[in-house]
Amino acid sequence: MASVPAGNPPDVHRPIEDYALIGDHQTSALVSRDGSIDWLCLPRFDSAACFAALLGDEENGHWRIAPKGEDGPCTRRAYRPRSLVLDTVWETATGTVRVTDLMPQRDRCPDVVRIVEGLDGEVTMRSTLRLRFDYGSVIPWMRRSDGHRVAVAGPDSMWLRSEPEVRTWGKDFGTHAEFTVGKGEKVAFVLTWHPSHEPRPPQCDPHKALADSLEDWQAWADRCRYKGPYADAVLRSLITLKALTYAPTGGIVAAATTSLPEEIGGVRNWDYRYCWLRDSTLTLGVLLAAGYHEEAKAWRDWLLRAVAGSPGDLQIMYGLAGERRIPEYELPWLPGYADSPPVRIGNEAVQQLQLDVYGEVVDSFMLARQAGLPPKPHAWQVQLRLLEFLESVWRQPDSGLWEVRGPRRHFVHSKIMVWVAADRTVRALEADPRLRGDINRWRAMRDAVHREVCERGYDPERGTFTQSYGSRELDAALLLIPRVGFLPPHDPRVTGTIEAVRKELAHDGFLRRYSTDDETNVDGLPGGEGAFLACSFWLADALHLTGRTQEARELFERLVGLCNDVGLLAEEYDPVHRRQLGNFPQAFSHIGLVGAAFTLFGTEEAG
Ligand SMILES: OC[C@H]1O[C@H](O[C@H]2O[C@H](CO)[C@@H](O)[C@H](O)[C@H]2O)[C@H](O)[C@@H](O)[C@@H]1O
Repeated sequence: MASVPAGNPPDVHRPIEDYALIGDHQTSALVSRDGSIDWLCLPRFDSAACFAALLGDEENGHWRIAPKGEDGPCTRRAYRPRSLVLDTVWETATGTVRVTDLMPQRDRCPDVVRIVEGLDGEVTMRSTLRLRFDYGSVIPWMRRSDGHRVAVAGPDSMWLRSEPEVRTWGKDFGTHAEFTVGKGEKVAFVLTWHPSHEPRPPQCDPHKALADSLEDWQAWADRCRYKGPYADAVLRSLITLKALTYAPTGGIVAAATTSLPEEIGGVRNWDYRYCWLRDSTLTLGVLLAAGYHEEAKAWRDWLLRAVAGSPGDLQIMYGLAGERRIPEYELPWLPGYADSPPVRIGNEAVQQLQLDVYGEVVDSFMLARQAGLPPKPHAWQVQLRLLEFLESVWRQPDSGLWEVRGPRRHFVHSKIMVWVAADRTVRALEADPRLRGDINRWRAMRDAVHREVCERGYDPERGTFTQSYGSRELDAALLLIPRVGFLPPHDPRVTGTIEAVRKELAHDGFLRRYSTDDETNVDGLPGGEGAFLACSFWLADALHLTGRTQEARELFERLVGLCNDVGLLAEEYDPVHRRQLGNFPQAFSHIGLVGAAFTLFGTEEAG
């Protein structure tokens, strides 16, 4: 099996699963088990990073607070219940200390708050801050102002503020501090970004910020409607999806990072800090299922703004505010996570034709209507324009949902999602006589697509749908056939496909999305990748829908077991080295977890 990573990965970076996420609904940071913030982009998710050690080393920017002399990981860590506030605890020879990390809800400027508290005995702590703007490449000038530290370089400025008794000093292009905390004593740091041409940012009260943040998150978590088994894992996934949402516009990023590799040492490293229509519509589905209508409405409105214009100009992804240009380029000065270059910014897939996206968007309009979101008068007009465009292009090959960089093909999943777009339009017209549209036209399109897929996308000899017309390759996305209603779950063509996909793409029970073997090279990329977590959740889903409930539950449990200690999942998993791979945390994986939980347990135990 060529595509599962082989050999020993170089052990130069902290494992991806060593990180926890904090964020302020506009950007986020990754905090390692040893107390170091190694990734932070400011002021937005897709801005340049000021801490990029994740993709290089400490000289590319990081901020570590930990007991002096302790180089290793903490003793334990956890999020405060139902929140995105992280506690990291060290038990040392002299005492126990906790560092609480958060990014408060943004007022004017983004802040990172770190509160150190002595829990027992006395512990001497060390803070080492290395600010490097523009993805780890620019060392700012540092100066003192009223006892605080100010960093400036080009458009960026940062203020480091702490209690007056904490002495900071500069050395080797870093800002250092050392202090001792006894039981019950607290020392707080606040790092604030602001545009360098603007006046100094307001000072945030770290202790109030902590209390407010806990209250906000817990109030949000209380609205969760899921009450079934694995409720903690489901809630953590929903919190993560909320944290990946850019509050000012409602856009949802696919992940918090760029270029975490899908194979250690490989080149499958992509920038996920943008809004994919596919990933976001699927997020909308699980948010609605869990009762989060406000977020779903914000995203639906974002979508309607983003897609405005000619339907032929619809993109498969946009920037956080709906920006259309996301040029892809590499950062040669960063060696990449565990020496996996290149580090890429932007994403060339923005220019691809991916037919499935139309189906996902139209399906999300239906979900929104069914959930009773206040209707947007022009949403139906947008839907009809999209359908008209799709009618003119659906017979063309495309790049598929996996965004292959090889030649376009007639991907079966793409055509199935074209069927979804036509089907949902027919169903809307049937259900609501106030909607205007040519129902016969969309019925004819729906039936034509169905016929063609069943004729050209199904291999009767092997009893399975195939990845593309006439191909022998399979694709885990075919598992979605019963979920979207293209065929009923017990149709032999569906059960045959599930079996075939499982046989060919399973590794250690988890699923690869397709084969990356050299002979086929469908995606046009060298090397392989790990098991794709969203697809593995789809397998649990498909097993359940076809009546194999026990197997579905066992697989779901194993998948939940892959979450790191704070409940987070990357895009992929390497079953050989038992580690997470790819961008982190990834919405797709968490959508898979929540979606499968609703499918497996929603009707019986969920509230
Ligand atoms: O495999 C090549 C492609 O990989 C990335 O796409 C993947 O991530 C997207 C965001 O989560 C997801 O929507 C897509 O289905 C995945 O295949 C990458 O972003 C692409 O540029 C790349 O061609």
